[in-house]
Amino acid sequence: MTEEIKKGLAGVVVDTTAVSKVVQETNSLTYRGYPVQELAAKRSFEDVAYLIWNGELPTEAQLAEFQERERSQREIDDKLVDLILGLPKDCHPMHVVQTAVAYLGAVDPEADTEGAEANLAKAERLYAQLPTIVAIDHRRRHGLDPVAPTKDLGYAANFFKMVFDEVPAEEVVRCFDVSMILYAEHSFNASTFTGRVITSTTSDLYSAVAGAVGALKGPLHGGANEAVMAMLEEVGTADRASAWIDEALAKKAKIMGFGHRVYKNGDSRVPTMRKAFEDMVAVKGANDLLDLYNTFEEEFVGRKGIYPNLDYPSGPAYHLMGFDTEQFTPIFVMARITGWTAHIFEQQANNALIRPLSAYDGEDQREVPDNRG
Ligand SMILES: CC(=O)SCCNC(=O)CCNC(=O)[C@H](O)C(C)(C)COP(=O)(O)OP(=O)(O)OC[C@H]1O[C@@H](n2cnc3c(N)ncnc32)[C@H](O)[C@@H]1OP(=O)(O)O
Ligand SMILES: O=C([O-])CC(=O)C(=O)O
Repeated sequence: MTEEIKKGLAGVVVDTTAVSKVVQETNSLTYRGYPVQELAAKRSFEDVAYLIWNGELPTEAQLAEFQERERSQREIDDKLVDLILGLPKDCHPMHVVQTAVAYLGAVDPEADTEGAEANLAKAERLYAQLPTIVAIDHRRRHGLDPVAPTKDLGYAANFFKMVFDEVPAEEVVRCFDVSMILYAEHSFNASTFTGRVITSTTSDLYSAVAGAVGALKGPLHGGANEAVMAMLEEVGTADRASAWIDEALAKKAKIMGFGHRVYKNGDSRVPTMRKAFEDMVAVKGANDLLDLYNTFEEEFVGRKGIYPNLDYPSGPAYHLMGFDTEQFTPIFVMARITGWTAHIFEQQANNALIRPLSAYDGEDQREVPDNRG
């Protein structure tokens, strides 16, 4: 029998979802029906998190209640702080995040409790606590003590405060918030699908999220925002971009931050994130980096006709915000926890075990020899 192999599940429609719609033909993206660019222009990440989980934008009162729940759950327990502080200083921050998520599952007596309400509570707690985890990890890598969360600051401002012990200018906080909105959700991407596969076995939400973190770490997926910055730093200056690209392409290297499985004519989120990056350039006076960014893009698109994805502008934007390069993908986790868990809820509500088939191309059946020889 010859089966048609759909390598990488490319083009395969696996299930339905009401969380977001990625339209290949028009390069557009909506969350629960709202265009992501409009959400980025008019709303905060907190509004968008609420929308992704509840299907509708919050009223003032609903938002206030939601924010209060997030603010009151930011603290993590001392044992988790000690666990993070005890990890090797040079381990990847995504391993720290994954370890912390697994820990939170281990200590939650409700980890295996089923039901929409119990699972939404777990998701909201992860959303509230991931920034604290990422910030403590940043500070320990710099030999600094943790900064406790501040209840009277919004989500984004509090994160900056916990990382840098100060809140930057409003424009910087806003650029960060925009990036969180754009990173929040993207249909059946590899990490979300990983979360859905794990959920399909009726495993718990923490296990699904820990698996999704692992999938996001890879440079072909979320790890690309980190890889973009490393690449731009290696290229160094705009005048070196052309030769660098030629050399990389001659080695058949993938150029980080370009290309996408779904969008073939440009990622719907890039114009908005590019604008946020330009705003950061204006704040920091980093025109050399903008010059390199533009030249590199022009040279690469000119050669290959492959366009930037969201990780191309977000990497250098996070750099200008002052974050360590290795911290970029954990920041992606802080946003994507909303989308992942919304998909986990959908999978739980209408489950079928995800278990595809394979076409065997190994040895024909043979007899086990009597001796080792
Ligand atoms: C938030 C996100 O996760 S967005 C994605 C972030 N990832 C990256 O930026 C990593 C770099 N990009 C890539 O590796 C790819 O574009 C992917 C993995 C994102 C998408 O890959 P696919 O849909 O499988 O596309 P595929 O790999 O089949 O590419 C088609 C062709 O374009 C080429 N191509 C695609 N992206 C790139 C790239 N970034 N650099 C060089 N060539 C590329 C491939 O080599 C392939 O060429 P070929 O037909 O001559 O073999
Ligand atoms: O959709 C994808 O394959 C990757 C992506 O852009 C995302 O997860 O945001």
